[in-house]
Amino acid sequence: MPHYDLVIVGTGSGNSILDPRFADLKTAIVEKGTFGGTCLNVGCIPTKMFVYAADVAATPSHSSRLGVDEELNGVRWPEIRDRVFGRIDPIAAGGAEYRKNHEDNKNVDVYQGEGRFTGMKELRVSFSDGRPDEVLTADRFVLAAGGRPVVPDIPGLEETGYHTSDSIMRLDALPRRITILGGGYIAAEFAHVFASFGVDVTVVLRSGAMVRGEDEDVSARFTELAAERFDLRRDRKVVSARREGDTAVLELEGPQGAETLETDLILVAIGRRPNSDLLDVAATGVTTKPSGHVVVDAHQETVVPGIYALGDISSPYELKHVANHESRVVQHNLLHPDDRMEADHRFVPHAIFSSPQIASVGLTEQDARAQGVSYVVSKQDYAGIAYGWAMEDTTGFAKLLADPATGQLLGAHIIGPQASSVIQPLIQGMSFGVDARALARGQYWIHPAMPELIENALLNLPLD
Ligand SMILES: Cc1cc2nc3c(=O)[nH]c(=O)nc-3n(C[C@H](O)[C@H](O)[C@H](O)COP(=O)(O)OP(=O)(O)OC[C@H]3O[C@@H](n4cnc5c(N)ncnc54)[C@H](O)[C@@H]3O)c2cc1C
Ligand SMILES: NC(=O)c1ccc[n+]([C@@H]2O[C@H](COP(=O)([O-])OP(=O)(O)OC[C@H]3O[C@@H](n4cnc5c(N)ncnc54)[C@H](O)[C@@H]3O)[C@@H](O)[C@H]2O)c1
Repeated sequence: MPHYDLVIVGTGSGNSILDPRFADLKTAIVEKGTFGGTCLNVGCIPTKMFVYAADVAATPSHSSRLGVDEELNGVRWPEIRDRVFGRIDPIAAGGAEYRKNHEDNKNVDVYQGEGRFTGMKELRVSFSDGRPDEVLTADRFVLAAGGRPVVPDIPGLEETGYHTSDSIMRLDALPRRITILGGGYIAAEFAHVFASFGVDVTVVLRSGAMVRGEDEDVSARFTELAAERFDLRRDRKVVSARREGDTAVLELEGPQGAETLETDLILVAIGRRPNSDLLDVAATGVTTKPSGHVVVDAHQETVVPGIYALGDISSPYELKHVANHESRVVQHNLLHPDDRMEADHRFVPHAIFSSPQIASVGLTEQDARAQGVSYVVSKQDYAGIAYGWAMEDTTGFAKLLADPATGQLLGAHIIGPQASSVIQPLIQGMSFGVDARALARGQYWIHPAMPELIENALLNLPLD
């Protein structure tokens, strides 16, 4: 039974922990899937590469408002797909090769198998090629095993067949029609991708709105625009699924009663769950929340001393920049057990790369109301700034919430072009405690650039 100083389970953000500073330790890394994890292989990076191509394919649908008539002559799906994976797959393979064979990693054993705890700090690794299992023990573990898509319990769905974000990007050919179950991040991004490539997109929502986690005004605007582009079936329950030849048939129940929906392909996008159950973290004494997220303290340590967790297995944010931050915290704490640092989750931003884009940080207005905090709101439309005139944007806006007495920003929400970049000065202002007045007037804002949206929104705040 090999014993290690440190074992890491999962090669997403977990893979970035080991560096030359760990050279004196006997270490191992365990990975059951493709090296590099979700973000690199089936998450952030490929989706954004598809979104970029989709943004380009969609320009003819809105260029005529500028007096420019464009036509989309074709979408070569296999080339789009192969451009994405032609770049990503070698990175994953190179990452595995580096850990297995490079001089830098002489002290690292790579186990390409599935880990499952069988006792206190005891991990059994099983291999798909029939090799006998190996049992590893270690003084310290890092749980970085991520999560997986949730699949709803709909009668007939398994037999009908469906995709998740893990498989949808590798399709052989574009379908004529796609139906997406769910209305969150993945639904919003893939609906844009497939609609831009000419696929008829239906989105089935159990509620009345898409991206319901966003500020209420942002969710309402996004839903209104989505309804113009996709067949949005709101307040629907999927009762059953069946296959009729090449067609997948969904029986829905909604406000108008029963309805039948025919489609070519189903994409399930109703959330993800942590892999703590499959890893059986309870067997090593690690506790989880009802959601399945591993419980960690501010140092990212679980209730078992020496076992740390990071990223989607423990973080409710389920975002790569959070997993990366937590990985740096864990790395520091492993290297400096007597001078540990805490993770900073005060102002975690996110973006949804759809069309329009959405970006957000801090409290939504409904959060602020529910928490009973004192706040004022300002809004600035893209249509009211010079760059918005250039783009002829009529639907985007920035919405800010601030403490009326101190001017400290409480939340920022943007829907519109480049929202994911335009929001950065607000994240910075909040993180460094710069109040709205100082942020607006303590620096130049390039004229007539898009961040004038932020400058104006800050100046519009009705502070005391
Ligand atoms: C479609 C999609 C798009 C996304 N887009 C964005 C985005 O634009 N921006 C953003 O910030 N976030 C995005 N995310 C979220 C982001 O991908 C995750 O938050 C991030 O990858 C989590 O990293 P991690 O290291 O915690 O887990 P992962 O990257 O999932 O790594 C976990 C690894 O552990 C392995 N593993 C699991 N169980 C075991 C086991 N028992 N034994 C051995 N190995 C195991 C897995 O195979 C995997 O390789 C997206 C996610 C998806 C699904
Ligand atoms: N741009 C990004 O940062 C990005 C992009 C994609 C994914 N992600 C990450 O991946 C996670 C998963 O994405 P997602 O879109 O699957 O989840 P999500 O939580 O964003 O959205 C899930 C959607 O499914 C609905 N839903 C939940 N259970 C349902 C059920 N039983 N029946 C019908 N609808 C149901 C929810 O109301 C919601 O609309 C996200 O939370 C996010 O953290 C991030």
